[in-house]
This record gives sequence, C-alpha cells and structure tokens, in this order.
Amino acid sequence: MDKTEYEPLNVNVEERADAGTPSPSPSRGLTLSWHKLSVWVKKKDEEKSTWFTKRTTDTKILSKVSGVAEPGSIMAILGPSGAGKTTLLATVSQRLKGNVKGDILVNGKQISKELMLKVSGFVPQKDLCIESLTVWEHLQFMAILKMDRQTSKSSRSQRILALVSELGIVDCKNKRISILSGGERKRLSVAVQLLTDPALLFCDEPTTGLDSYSAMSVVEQLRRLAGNGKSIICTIHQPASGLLDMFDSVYLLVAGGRMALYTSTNEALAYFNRIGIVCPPTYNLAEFLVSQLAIEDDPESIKRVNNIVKIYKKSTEYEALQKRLENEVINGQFTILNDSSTKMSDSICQFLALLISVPYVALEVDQEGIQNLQGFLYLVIVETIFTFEYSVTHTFPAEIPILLREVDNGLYTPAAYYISKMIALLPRSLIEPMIYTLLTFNIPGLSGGLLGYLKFSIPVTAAAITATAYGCLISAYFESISSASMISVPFEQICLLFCGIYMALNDVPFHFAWVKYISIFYYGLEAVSILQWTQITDIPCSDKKGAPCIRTGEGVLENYGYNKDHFNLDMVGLGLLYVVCHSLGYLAFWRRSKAQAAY
Ligand SMILES: Nc1ncnc2c1ncn2[C@@H]1O[C@H](COP(=O)(O)OP(=O)(O)OP(=O)(O)O)[C@@H](O)[C@H]1O
Repeated sequence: MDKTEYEPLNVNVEERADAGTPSPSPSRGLTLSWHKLSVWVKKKDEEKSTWFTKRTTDTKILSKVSGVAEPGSIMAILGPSGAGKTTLLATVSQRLKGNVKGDILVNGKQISKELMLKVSGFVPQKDLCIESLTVWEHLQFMAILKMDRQTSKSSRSQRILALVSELGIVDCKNKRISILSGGERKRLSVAVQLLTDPALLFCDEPTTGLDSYSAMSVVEQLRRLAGNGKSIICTIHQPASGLLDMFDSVYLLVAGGRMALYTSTNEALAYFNRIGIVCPPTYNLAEFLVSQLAIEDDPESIKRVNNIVKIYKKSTEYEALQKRLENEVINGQFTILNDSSTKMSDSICQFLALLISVPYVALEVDQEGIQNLQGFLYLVIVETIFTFEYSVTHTFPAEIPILLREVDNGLYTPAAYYISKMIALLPRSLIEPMIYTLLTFNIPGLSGGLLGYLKFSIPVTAAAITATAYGCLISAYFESISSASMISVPFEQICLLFCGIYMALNDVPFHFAWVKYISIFYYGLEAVSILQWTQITDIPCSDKKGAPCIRTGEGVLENYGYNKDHFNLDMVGLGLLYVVCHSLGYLAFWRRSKAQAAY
C-alpha cells in the first residue's frame, strides 16, 4: 500500500524511551487473544478538502476479526496487499493510533498499552538505525535504552552476545550496519526487540526483500524462539515455496480487513479442498491462497472472496476459535468474580451494623448499663475486624493461582501486585467503617454528637484497615481457607481473651501480659472505650444494697484494665500491626511466587 498519503502508523517502537523495562527474565508463555476487533482510521477526503482545509472520513480497515496466539507457536498472517495485515499486527500489539473497537486480552485479561509495550517486541518492516554504527554498538545503544537501568554493563554485553549467537549474526558484530545483507539486518532488528526478552513478538514482514534461503533461515530463527515459549506473530508477503510450512498457524485476511481463515498450517490445504478451492499440486500453497483471496476488478473475484468469508463464518474452524476465545475470557474472570463477592460483603457489613445496634437502642448508662455499653463496644470492634479480615481471606486464595501465573509470566512483579492490592483495599476499608459507625454510633445513642461520631470512626476504621492487612497475611501464607482457619481461629481466640472483656487486663498473669500487644481487638476496644467512657463523668449508683458502684467513666476504664491516656498508643499499635502483617504477608506471597510453578 501507499502509506504516504496517510497519517503514519505509530509502529516504530525503537523510538520509545523504554529504559524502565525489566531486565531479561525467562519469558514463560503469554496467550494473546483478540475478540471482534474493528479498526477505523481517518482518511483524507480529497473531494471535500481544499487547499487550506483538510476534511477526513472514517474508513474501516479491520472488520470484527478474532484470533489467538499461543505461547510456543508462530503464526503467519497472510493476505493480499492492502488486506490489513500490518494494521492487524499493529492493533493487537497496541501500537496503532486509530479508533479500535473490540478486546485485546493477554491471558484472558485486558492489559494496558504500557504493559503491552513491556511484554512484547515489535520488529518493524523497515528498521531505522544509524548506519555508521557497528552491530555491537547499535545493540549496546539499544540495550541502554531498553533494558533496566539497574542492569550492569557486563550483563548487557552478555545478553547481546547471547542474542547475536542465537540469531546467527555473531560474525557480523563488528560490521557496520550499512554493509549488512537484508537477512542480517532483519536478524539485527529481531535481536534489538529480544533484548528485554519479551514473551510476545510481532514481526511485520520479516521475510520481505530476502531471497528464499535468507527468508527460510530468519523464520527458522523465529521458530526456535517460539520453541522457548514465546508467542510470535508475523505478517508475510509473498512467502517462498515451503516457507508457510514453517509456521504453526495461518491467519488469512481479505480486503476490508475481513477474516477468511484461522487454522493450523497443515489443515489449511484440507480446508480449502473441502470448500472446493483446490490448489494444484505443483503450486506454492501460500501464493495460491493469496491469489484466491485477492479482489481484482472483475465481479467474479468479489463474489468468490465474499463467499470464502461467508463459508468461514459457518465452519467448524470458526466455531473452534470462538470456543477457544470464550475459554480465554473465562480464565480471565476470576478477579471480576471476586469483586462481586466484595460488594456482597459490603452489604453484609451494613446489615451487621443494624443487627448489633438495634438491641441497644436508647442505651442508658447506669450501673447495669456499664456492661451493656462495654459489651456493645466490644461487638462493634469484633464485628468490624472479622468482617474485614474474612472479606480478604475468602477472596485471596481464589485469586492467587492466576496472580502467580501472571507474576510468573512477568506481567508484573510480586511487589507491584501486592502494593496495588494494598492500595485497592484502602478505599473500601475507609468508607465502609464510616457508614458502619454512623449506624452503630447513632442507633444506641452514644455520647459525643457529630464530633464524637467522627472521633469514634477513627479507631473503627483503623481496626478495619489492620484487619484487612491481617487477612492478607493469612491468605498469602495459607493455600486454602480451611488450613488458614486451623491456625487463625485459635490465634484469634487467644487475642480475644486478652482484649479486656473476658478478663480484666489488670488480672492477666504476668507471662501473658504481652499477648494484648499483638491483638487488634485489644487496641480497637481500648480506643473506642476511652472515647466513650472519658465523656461519662457521673454514673448513678444502684438502689440495691451492697451493689458495687463505679461513679465515673474513668473508673470503668480502670476496672477493665484500660488506660485513659492510651488512645494515641492504641492507634500506633494498630499502625504497627498493619505494617507487620503486610510485610509478613508480602514475604509469604513472594515466597509462594518463587516456589510455586504457575503452569
Ligand atoms: N493510517 C492510515 N490511514 C488511512 N488508511 C490506512 C492507514 N493505514 C492503513 N490504511 C489502509 O488500510 C488498508 C490496510 O493497510 P495495511 O497496511 O494494514 O495492509 P497490508 O495488508 O499490510 O498491506 P501490504 O501487504 O501491502 O503491506 C489499506 O487499504 C491502507 O490503505
């Protein structure tokens, strides 16, 4: 095609500043799938444009195309000139500037353009480089730009040496680029893209302009790379005889960016025989296919191509592709399902607030009421902690296998995942307790007014946030919820025992005195108790003769073994537990991400 009259496709990945790309890691498979992709570009409308005004119209160049590129395989996109091969390659690799509709998924999940750039390499049809540099200098220069800044000079050189050897251009390493042959240049372009060891490799016409021997040997190298677990997609223009056989699958496009076939290479011939298009034995299959898919000026060829597209849509090959795509989407849905379970626990939280508050409506603080108020405060804290802890422990184990697979695939690091999980949990742990406290503070009529409510929500929120950290620790450490409960339930019972409600803290034997310091329940309960009881200065004594009488809220606090000046220390205690739980949780997760094979 003549691209000069259009906005250029933005496929020159050489130019991006990619210094933050992780250093080479063994790339394990990533499955790339695209679902009903359509692409429109703006084309200059010559008739409506004038000398100083440019009018454009939207032109569709890909029409609802789908496909899957599997790890360890190499796919050839074939089709007549202008069918949309380069556009498809640029679209699925997220390097196209244009209006794109449809989904591009990696391991069943949508990924951002930034991530796609990190996990993939794009070998453009014409690579731009400084011709006066030697191969070695060019690779060194690109390595500085593309590889992680932490990578030492010797590691970069080792990587380059391994690549030039792998791609068979070790003898050219001191040659100037200007004197390289077409095949050697192509391999150099591939080497540049492989510096960061991407799991997905897109090659735009890697064989164009090469003689058949060089074309074969370039594809042979690509095949070898696919053998290491990469998913490779190439557009191919006029493949030489036998070249197509080196690809695992063929993807045929026809004018208008429509799909004509996607199947394994060795089944393509049988498919066309089946639909009545028989390739003569002496013909080059690829050339024959392209000739059958090309639209000439005659209506016959238009009818033939439209027919091929129509037949494919009804074929078992198309049905198999749809099934394969559905599976990809299902695999990627685990985390979405977990989001819905989080929403459910949100409403449970509000329901619990009502449930525990209603029996305490118009709570009176007299001698009998002391136990009622303290019991209520205990319920508020315990329910908050359990709700937030279990909302995390129940969702994490389901996510972990997929997360580990993606971490293993290099989509993100364990630290990036863990930190984003921590951040993602925060909004809910901040907003939910505020609503929860609104109900639990107002229904029984706790003291303090608006300011009191705001203050009361601080320890409740802090306890909720710490409980999610504790939940993360438990679920990162244990592989199943049942084994997590075997340890967490007794541990929590012990923590509850020393929170001050079952046993006055002043009476706790010396050797158990430390337990309260690892108890979220203790810090939370002491903090809310301080807020409530320090406001109560006069508690009427009972009329019953000989009944004990505690006259002030401070007296109540002393009775339970709480210290009225410890509010800030309780907050610090919760903060420390948050940090410790997340640090241990991250360590456990990191250990699992190293030890457990994701595939
Ligand atoms: N940026 C653009 N603006 C307008 N039209 C475009 C643009 N890019 C591609 N096209 C049009 O989309 C169609 C597909 O182009 P594409 O380059 O993807 O085809 P191709 O199959 O790779 O062709 P070839 O084998 O000749 O390189 C062509 O008709 C082309 O004119």
